[in-house]
Amino acid sequence: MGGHPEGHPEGHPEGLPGPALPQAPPITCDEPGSFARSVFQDRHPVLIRRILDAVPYGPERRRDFAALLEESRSGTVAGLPRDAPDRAAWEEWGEGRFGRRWAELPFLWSESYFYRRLLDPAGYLAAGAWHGVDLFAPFKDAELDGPGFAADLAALDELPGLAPADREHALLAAAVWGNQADLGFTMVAEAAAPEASGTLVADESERLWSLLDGGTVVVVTDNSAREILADLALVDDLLASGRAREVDLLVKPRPYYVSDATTQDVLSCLRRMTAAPGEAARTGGRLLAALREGRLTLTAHPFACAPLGYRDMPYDLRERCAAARLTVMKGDLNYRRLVDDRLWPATVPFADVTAYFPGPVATLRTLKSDTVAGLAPETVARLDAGGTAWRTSGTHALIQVTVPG
Ligand SMILES: O=P(O)(O)OC[C@H]1O[C@](O)(CO)[C@@H](O)[C@@H]1O
Repeated sequence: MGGHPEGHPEGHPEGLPGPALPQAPPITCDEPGSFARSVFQDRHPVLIRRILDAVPYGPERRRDFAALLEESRSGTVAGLPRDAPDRAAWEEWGEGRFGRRWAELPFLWSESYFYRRLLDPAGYLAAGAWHGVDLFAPFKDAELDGPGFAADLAALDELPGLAPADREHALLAAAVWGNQADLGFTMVAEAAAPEASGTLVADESERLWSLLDGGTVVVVTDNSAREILADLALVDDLLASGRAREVDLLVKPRPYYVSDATTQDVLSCLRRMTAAPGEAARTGGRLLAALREGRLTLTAHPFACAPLGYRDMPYDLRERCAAARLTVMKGDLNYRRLVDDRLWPATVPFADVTAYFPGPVATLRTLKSDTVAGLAPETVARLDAGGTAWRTSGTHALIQVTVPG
């Protein structure tokens, strides 16, 4: 597994191809009033309270959740339990970071490690009664049972009546805006449930479609329930139309960032689809057939839950993305990983920041954190003048594409 010491403000890890990165500081939680700080100080207490309300963990586990919260808000970073199955990987990914203040570390690293650490009080990895019990399942289930998911299933009935270009447009828009359905994001009331669709601050969808000419497509998924439903509907159309010969769906190997999709979550969604009437059932049936025939595959790679950017992808993933016609990155966290979660000037060319990527890559993201690249100067000026939290509120989205030279 790749890893690197304290970021790489410029240049790239030795031996990797691609031009040097321009300078930009990594985002940390040290800045008072920053979004990153509010995630640890405001969102995480709400998240842990909700977990403890939803799951009947005993007193010792509840104390351990509280201790983790305290440590991560004001303490220094402790290591993993001696017998943790992923201890060796984290020792490499976290080299030089244990024992330091959480707030001074790169936000991407500290937030990812926080989600890893949550698995310990939950007993998810250790042998015992709670082994393998998804601590976020109550939230994911509530979304699957909610009116929004039912409406999305019913909306699939509109698709067969649309002309192919309109259907593609509708499916791509659903996959972009489906990323608003992020349960971690809705942990604070003011960020909850932004309107169904807002503004695209960058739209390279024509370039994206031009790349889809029948090869293998890798889809790096984000959230379960409503977002994965939209993603699966898009994947079905890519396979059915011949725009993709094969699709490899990368999912998380374990519960992560509240609602991130695991294999189990994909299967739950497919089950809901096939149990529904109309087009939802037909789409679900085609996807199940594609899984059985190997045209659709699921991959749960450990690097999916690594605290590092995609610049540090291990060799096997790098090869997979290099061989694909297109890699589609879903959501905010994948975007942060793609651009290394730095405070770029928003107008820095997206192609420069992502030139290291081993093959064509597209990103479909609603903006829910500070980092962003590749925006036109007039767009940034207009957004900044608007006085809204456009970078973090989830009301704006983008579709960006890089084809490395
Ligand atoms: O589900 P998404 O789109 O990856 O969003 C997750 C985002 O939510 C946050 O965890 C904040 O709550 C961000 O730090 C993170 O990038």
